Amino acid sequence: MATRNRFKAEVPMSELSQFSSPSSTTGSTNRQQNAPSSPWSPTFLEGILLAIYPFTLVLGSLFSVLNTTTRNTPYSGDLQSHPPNIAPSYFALKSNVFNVYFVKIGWFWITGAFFLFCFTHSSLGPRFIPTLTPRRIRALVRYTAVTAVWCAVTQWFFGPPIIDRGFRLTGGQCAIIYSDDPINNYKQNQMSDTREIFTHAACKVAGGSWRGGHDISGHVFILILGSAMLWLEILPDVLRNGGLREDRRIRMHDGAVKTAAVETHDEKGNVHVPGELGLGVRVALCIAGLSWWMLLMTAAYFHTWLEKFTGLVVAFSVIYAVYFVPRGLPALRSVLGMPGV
Ligand SMILES: CCCCCCCCCCCCCCCC(=O)SCCNC(=O)CCNC(=O)[C@H](O)C(C)(C)COP(=O)(O)O
Ligand SMILES: Nc1ncnc2c1ncn2[C@@H]1O[C@H](COP(=O)(O)O)[C@@H](OP(=O)(O)O)[C@H]1O
Repeated sequence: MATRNRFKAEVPMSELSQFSSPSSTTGSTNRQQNAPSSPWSPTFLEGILLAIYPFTLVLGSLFSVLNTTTRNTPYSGDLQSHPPNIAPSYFALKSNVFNVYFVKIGWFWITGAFFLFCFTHSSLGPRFIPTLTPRRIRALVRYTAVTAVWCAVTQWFFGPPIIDRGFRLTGGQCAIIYSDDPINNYKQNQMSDTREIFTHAACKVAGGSWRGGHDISGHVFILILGSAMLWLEILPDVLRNGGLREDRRIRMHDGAVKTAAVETHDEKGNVHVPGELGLGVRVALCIAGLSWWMLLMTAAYFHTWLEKFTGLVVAFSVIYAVYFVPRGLPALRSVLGMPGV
């Protein structure tokens, strides 16, 4: 096992085609057919990988309509969930353990998995030694770019995060929910002028409800963004499939469009194919798998179709900007690089 972990195979370019076709074993002819001709398009295999996300949202949303128990359980727009006392499933509770300890601190787990992979997988540098190789630096730059957008969308964007700004811009505001207790109501009025509350978090603290606007699903956004980043970082380094490596198209400085093979093979024409999984990849696969499950649960029990759809669109836009746009823009590629290159 230890031998396998240290092994790094070199496969000549001429032999690579047998590993490379996503849908057949007949080598380079089919590989060319499945490869996109434009640097702006994902490969066939990347397309399939990314299609899992909208498919999951549709699956979960259909479940909520077709499952009799879920369909017949009242849904509260104010809570953005089914009332907890009549929740149709454990996973329909906001207090479920995976929500509280996984999604609510989701970027912590994604970050941990990313760093573990980055510093323990031999394709990026010496294992368990924190030296900064060019591949590690480019991976960290991509992580920083994605993290900056995650932060702007969900945490802080020169004030309220983009999700909360979007909610206010579409007519939403914080509405105080009054109870039967007049003293409590008086205190709530004293505590806050709700028109001055611009974030969802502050609204909850003031005992209010975020009402009226379009609330992009933060859960859908973070679960897709984090797990897609892990997939796109890790798979090109551990799978030999050309659909994730050599079949990717890139535009060169002279405008010519070539396959990523021009950057993945060395001066002898060999491609270094990693021969290990390792702890980092295993942990990342667990995090990405759990993210998929929680995405399905969010789709089944929370939010409207439109709010889930906009969460998907925002997450996909970030993924496209960081992982696909550099293929067509050499200057950006020299900063962000490409996974597996
Ligand atoms: C040589 C060996 C090296 C080994 C390297 C291992 C290194 C591990 C390092 C681990 C460091 C982790 C540092 C993480 C820093 C963080 O990101 S902490 C942030 C945690 N916070 C979150 O994740 C918040 C996530 N939540 C949200 O974005 C939103 O709450 C929401 C879920 C999108 C929606 O919120 P609602 O309130 O439900 O609307
Ligand atoms: N899979 C899931 N499990 C539990 N709660 C979820 C969930 N998906 C969304 N929610 C809850 O639904 C609300 C809206 O989520 P979001 O906008 O982040 O997608 C949040 O409630 P709270 O903010 O009251 O915790 C969130 O915790």
